[in-house]
Amino acid sequence: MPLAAEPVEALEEGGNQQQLLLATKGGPALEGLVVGSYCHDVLIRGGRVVGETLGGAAAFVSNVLDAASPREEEEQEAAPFVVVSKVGRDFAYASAPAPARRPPLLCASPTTSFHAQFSEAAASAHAPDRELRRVRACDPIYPADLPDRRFAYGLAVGVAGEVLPETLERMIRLCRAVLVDAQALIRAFDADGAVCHVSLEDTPYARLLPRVAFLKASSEEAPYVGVETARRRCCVIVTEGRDGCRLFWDGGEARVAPFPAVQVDPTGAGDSFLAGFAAGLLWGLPATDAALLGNFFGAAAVSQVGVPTFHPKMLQTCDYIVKS
Ligand SMILES: Nc1ncnc2c1ncn2[C@@H]1O[C@H](COP(=O)(O)OP(=O)(O)O)[C@@H](O)[C@H]1O
Ligand SMILES: O=P([O-])([O-])O[C@@H]1[C@@H](O)[C@H](O)[C@@H](O)[C@H](O)[C@@H]1O
Repeated sequence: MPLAAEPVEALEEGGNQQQLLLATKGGPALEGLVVGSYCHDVLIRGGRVVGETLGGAAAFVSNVLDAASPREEEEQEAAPFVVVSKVGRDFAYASAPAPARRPPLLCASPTTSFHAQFSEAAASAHAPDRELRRVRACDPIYPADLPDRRFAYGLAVGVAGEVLPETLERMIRLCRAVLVDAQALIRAFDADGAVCHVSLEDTPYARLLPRVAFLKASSEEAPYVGVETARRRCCVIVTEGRDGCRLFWDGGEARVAPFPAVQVDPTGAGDSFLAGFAAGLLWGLPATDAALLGNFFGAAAVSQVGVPTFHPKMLQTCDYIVKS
C-alpha cells in the first residue's frame, strides 16, 4: 500500500517510510522514478538575455541523484532511476549529461520553455527574486507514459502542469514512497504565460496527499499549499532560500540550517534541494539530516548558472553529511 507520512520522530525510529525508502542501506541500490519534463530556460536581467540553459526540475534532480545516491561500487556511472520527461524536436540539450543518460520522449509539440526575469533589487531571503513566464508547453505526461513496473521511490517534479493528477496517482501506485514538488501541483499560467498559483485544496491533487510521503514547497508556494492542513496528511518541507528549510509534520516541526553560498543563479535550488533530500533518505538519514543534504545541494545549485557541476571536493562535504 502506498505510504502515508510519518512524523519525523517516527522516521528517526525507523518508521514505515524509512524502512521502505531506506531498505537500500548496505543492500542493493533501489530504483527510482522521476517524472517531469526537461525544458529550455532563458534568463533575463534588466531586459537583456543573460543566459540560455537546460532547465526543468528533472534535469536538476537527475544531476543531484547521480552525484549523491548510494549505489554499488561497480555502478559508479549512473544511479538507478528512470526519468519520464517529454520534449519537442527543438530540444537543444539532448547531449547534456542528464538528458543523454536518461533521454526524454519526443513529441510533436515544442519543448517547454520558460523566461525567467530576475529583479535587480536585492531580494529578501523569502521574497520572490524572479518572475517566470512559460512561453511554450510540451505535452503532458500521461499515466501510460510511465513504465509498467514497481519502483522504490518516485519524485513528481513537473514545472508546467505536465504531471497530471492521474499520472501522480499512477506514480503512487507504482512507487513505495512518493516525494512531490508543490510546483508540479499548484502552478497555473495566465494568458501571457506568467506563472501564478492556485490553492492546492482546490485541485484534484489534494485527495492524493495522504498517499504522498513528502511534499516540498518554496516559501512563495507555501501559502497555496496550506501547510497547516497538508502537514496532517504528509510531511511538508518549506524551503526558505538562504535561510535553509523547515519540516512540518502532524504534531511537530524542525528548522534545518542552510549552507553559505554566493548566489549567482537561483534556478534549480528547490529542485536540487528535493533531490538531495531524497538521496539523504536513500542513504538512511533521518528526515532532518536528509534536509541538511537538501540544503547542501540547494546552496550548490545557486552558486552556478544552470545545472551545476559538482567538483570532487564538494562531494566530500556530501560524504561527510551522509557518513557522520
Ligand atoms: N542564497 C542561498 N544560500 C544558501 N542556500 C540557498 C540559497 N538559496 C537557496 N538555497 C538552498 O536551496 C533551497 C531551495 O531554495 P528556495 O529558494 O527556497 O527554493 P526555490 O528554488 O524553489 O524557490 C533552500 O532551502 C536552501 O537550502
Ligand atoms: O528553481 P526551481 O524552483 O528549483 O525550479 C525551476 C522551475 O521553477 C522552472 O520552471 C524551470 O524552468 C527551471 O529550470 C527550474 O526547474
